[in-house]
Amino acid sequence: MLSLEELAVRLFDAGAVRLGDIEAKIGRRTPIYFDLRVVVSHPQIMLSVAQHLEKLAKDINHELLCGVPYAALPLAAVMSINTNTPMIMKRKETKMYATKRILEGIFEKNQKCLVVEDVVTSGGSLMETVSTLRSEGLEVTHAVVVLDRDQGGVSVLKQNGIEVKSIFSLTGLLRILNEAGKISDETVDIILEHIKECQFSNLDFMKDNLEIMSL
Ligand SMILES: O=c1ccn([C@@H]2O[C@H](COP(=O)(O)O)[C@@H](O)[C@H]2O)c(=O)[nH]1
Repeated sequence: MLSLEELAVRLFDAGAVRLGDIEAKIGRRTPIYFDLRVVVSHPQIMLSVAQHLEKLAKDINHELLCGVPYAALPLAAVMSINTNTPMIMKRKETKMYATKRILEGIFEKNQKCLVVEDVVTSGGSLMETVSTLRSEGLEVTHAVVVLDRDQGGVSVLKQNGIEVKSIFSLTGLLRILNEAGKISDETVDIILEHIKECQFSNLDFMKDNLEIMSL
């Protein structure tokens, strides 16, 4: 398994860290965007990311894994194979024919499901998946993620009964990349300023999409 420092640099070199004035979700702009979808083209990096997530998952009691679609699906699949833990998949939309399912795979009510996610900003995407899993009768109390962007999403998720463990925090990742000479001091300052100004404290902006917010 790569060290955290090696992994950060390998992700940067693979193009997973984009810098500039980038349009993010729902029209927001950001000076840094993480595209962890690129790891599917780099099997060794994907394996190492999955191994770090497995390390975080070790002390969490769970019987199933579920990746937030789509970016976390391959990561959850690698974790599932490595740890021999069954996986379920959430569809973006309910299938309209045959099984009419929102969750694919075999599960039973009250099973403990660990959620896998690539990036947490507001926590909205992760919460949407948690909401579906809970509405199908699964117990969801934890998530493992590659990157916490330090924008408040982890606290919002905690308020909704989800403990998040992450491989990287944005601040920690910036420090590693700065020390490795990949990101300048000036860019680090711009990003940290943006993160301070763009914080989330609740999921009110997406409540209409969430069927179940309670435990
Ligand atoms: O740098 C980023 C930021 C976000 N994403 C994608 O968005 C969601 C996380 O945002 P929330 O506001 O927490 O819903 C996540 O599913 C990422 O896939 C990203 O890829 N890169």
